[in-house]
Amino acid sequence: MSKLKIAIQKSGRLNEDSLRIIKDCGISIDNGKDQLKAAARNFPLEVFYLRNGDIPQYLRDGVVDVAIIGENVLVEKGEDISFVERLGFSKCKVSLAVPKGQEYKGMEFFDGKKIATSYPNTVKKYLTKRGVNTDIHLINGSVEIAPNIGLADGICDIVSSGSTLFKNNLKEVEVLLTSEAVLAVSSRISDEAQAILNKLQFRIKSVLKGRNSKYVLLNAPDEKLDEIISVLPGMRSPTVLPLAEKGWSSVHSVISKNEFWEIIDELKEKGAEGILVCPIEKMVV
Ligand SMILES: Nc1ncnc2c1ncn2[C@@H]1O[C@H](COP(=O)(O)OP(=O)(O)OP(=O)(O)O)[C@@H](O)[C@H]1O
Ligand SMILES: O=P(O)(O)OC[C@H]1O[C@H](OP(=O)(O)OP(=O)(O)O)[C@H](O)[C@@H]1O
Ligand SMILES: [Mg+2]
Repeated sequence: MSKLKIAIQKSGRLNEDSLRIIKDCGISIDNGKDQLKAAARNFPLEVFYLRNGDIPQYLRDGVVDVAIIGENVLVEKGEDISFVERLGFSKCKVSLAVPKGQEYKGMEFFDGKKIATSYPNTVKKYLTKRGVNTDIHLINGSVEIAPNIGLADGICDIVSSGSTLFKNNLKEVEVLLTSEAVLAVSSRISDEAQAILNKLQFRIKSVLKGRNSKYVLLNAPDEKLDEIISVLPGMRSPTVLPLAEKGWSSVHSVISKNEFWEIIDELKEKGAEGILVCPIEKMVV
């Protein structure tokens, strides 16, 4: 029987969340520390543990069918590779930064200047498109230190909380792109592997929808029910069940994480009591 070959980062920021999403899809894999390849026990999936930066080429060559990888790496090294799902973790930006004390009025600042980065293609494409010529200095790590040691005038690197920029006395001046982990697919994927991917994707979608929603249970006096129900979305509509105590009902609904606190505040205002909020493991719609 054929298997879907998936690449995930061997170690680093994407590794844990990638393994978790596979596990949350109900797929068990042996995660031996130094293994480079592992098979799933209950799904036709083979996991390859690889370096992030190598993954685009493996996808291109069809050595793996799919991969969990940062969108930023695809922009840098795999513009020809498409992805089918945004996975909601490892959210970050790729940005240009300069020393805090520098006056920055616009991109022309970088004309004729030196930029240190691990993302040469991304920087070059962004600045050339805007008519700015720069000297790119490629370094693979600790990029933020470059201006302080006189290696470059500015840097381009990943920014998330901004604390690395802050610690190195730099300020973000241009956001080149925003990124998160995605499920990328090889253009050489076989029909059999594609059929398995469809099943995996269906599971991933259910997991992601579950992660983005909360199950809410509350008690409401019957005379307030209509008002309370009007603020609750629910998958189709809220469930209403009578409580043992006369004149009261229990209302169950699903709320998106984004609007969660606003809806909870409104529910309390409208007379809801005993509000319980539970995580949703999977949401199949
Ligand atoms: N500070 C951060 N916050 C959020 N996401 C990040 C952050 N730093 C990196 N990422 C995301 O995680 C991915 C992996 O980063 P990480 O630093 O673990 O690996 P790497 O050094 O780029 O790759 P390799 O696997 O080749 O060592 C990045 O490509 C980016 O998408
Ligand atoms: O805005 P922040 O939250 O500070 O995150 C940004 C930092 O995170 C990443 O480095 P990482 O910790 O992965 O180290 P690395 O350079 O060794 O990959 C990235 O290269 C930045 O330096
Ligand atoms: Mg890193």
